[in-house]
Amino acid sequence: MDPSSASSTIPTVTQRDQWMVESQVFQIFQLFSSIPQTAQSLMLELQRDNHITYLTKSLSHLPPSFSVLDANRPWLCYWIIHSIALLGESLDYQIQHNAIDFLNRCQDPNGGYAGGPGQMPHLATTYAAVNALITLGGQKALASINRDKLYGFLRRMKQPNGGFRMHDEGEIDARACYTAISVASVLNILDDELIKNVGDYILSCQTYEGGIAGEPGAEAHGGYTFCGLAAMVLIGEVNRLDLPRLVDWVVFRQGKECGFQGRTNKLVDGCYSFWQGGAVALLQRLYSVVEEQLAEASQISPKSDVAEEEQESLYGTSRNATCHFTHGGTGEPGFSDFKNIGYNFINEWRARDPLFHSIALQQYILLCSQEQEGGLRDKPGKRRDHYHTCYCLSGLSLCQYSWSKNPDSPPLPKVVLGPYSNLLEPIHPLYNIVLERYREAHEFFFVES
Ligand SMILES: CC(C)=CCC/C(C)=C/CC/C(C)=C/COP(=O)(O)OP(=O)(O)O
Ligand SMILES: [Zn+2]
Repeated sequence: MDPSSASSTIPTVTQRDQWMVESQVFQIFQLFSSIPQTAQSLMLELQRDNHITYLTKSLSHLPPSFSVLDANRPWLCYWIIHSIALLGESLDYQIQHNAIDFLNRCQDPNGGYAGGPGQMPHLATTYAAVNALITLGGQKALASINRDKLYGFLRRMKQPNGGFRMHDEGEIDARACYTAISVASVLNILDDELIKNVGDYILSCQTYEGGIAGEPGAEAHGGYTFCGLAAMVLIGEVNRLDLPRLVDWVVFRQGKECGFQGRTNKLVDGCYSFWQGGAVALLQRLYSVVEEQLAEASQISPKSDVAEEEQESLYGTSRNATCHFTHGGTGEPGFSDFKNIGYNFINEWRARDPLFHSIALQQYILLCSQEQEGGLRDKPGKRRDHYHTCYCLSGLSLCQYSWSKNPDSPPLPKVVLGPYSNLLEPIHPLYNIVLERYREAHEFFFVES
């Protein structure tokens, strides 16, 4: 699926499709369990060098302007540059220079980034370009982002119902809310005007299943669930969602193939290692709010040992619907500083045990999604691509750090499947940016400017 074009099709998965995928995956697992341990270690090895070769080759040959991928080039930049950063590799100076220059040519004179030079600015490619530039890092890349104009573009996309349009006259959905709020948050241009009624819009997308849909009345989907949940965290209104129901929906999307599916009755796919895995990673850190909601529902006092005040400052409180941290509900200015939510979220790491099977997911990614020659894919039988490489690696990183209580302490070897050399760089789960690059950008946009 392509995140820049977003209509949800009616599920067409048959029992036969499901059996085919299951049997392919189980054959791989069976082969794996029948071979000696040394051969198993080889099968579980992350083919780091081959992934780097696949990715760097593609970056130096971005599709020319007539290509069908024309409107996707900032995405390609992000998927590739982020994957390389996850793998702990740095880019050649000339390639970095070319990428900054290309993204700058995609920047619209009135703000935002388009899919290619001279095209119409779009929220999805704006998110991709901003994340790519932050990942490239350094003064030249960060200073190339025209934040004043970008703010104007975000305001132009803002809708009275609280949502955002993807582009002028474009669709309004949960993806647009996330991409707008994510870039505003990371660039320190988030304000009450942008936040206004976003929470109401996203709340109206949470479905009876518990997951979040692209728009009100549609089907819950992993991609939109990540977007809706992350946006709600970033605006300080996550407590307004029905979190226990959300946890319930997302954890049941991890199937017997060990990977995640995007929605009920659909096939497992490596990219949901991030979209669903990311949502579970966020929920893991929000668990005290989940417990609070559960306790409220059953009138039992919460089990959480986290100080109540600390919780309120980050996530609001679920005890009243228009709590002091809820923007848009009361119209009162928030007491808490929503601008620092992204930063505090990562620093106040108090992880519970993961809410999903992180070793099983690593097994799916390494054995079923990984191509030995480099690149990662949706599932066995599919071809590698940059989108799946990016989101499989992002999901793998989330798994590896899912047991860590502290973002700066390396994971124990037993939670990293395969050799310890498989370890990737940690990411900021709200933005999907490598943590170290996020920190540099935070310093640049919050401290220095
Ligand atoms: C930041 C950003 C732009 C996020 C995008 C989020 C995202 C992945 C949304 C999903 C969109 C969608 C309609 C998928 C269904 O595809 P499908 O029917 O091909 O796949 P499925 O069978 O797995 O549901
Ligand atoms: Zn996919």
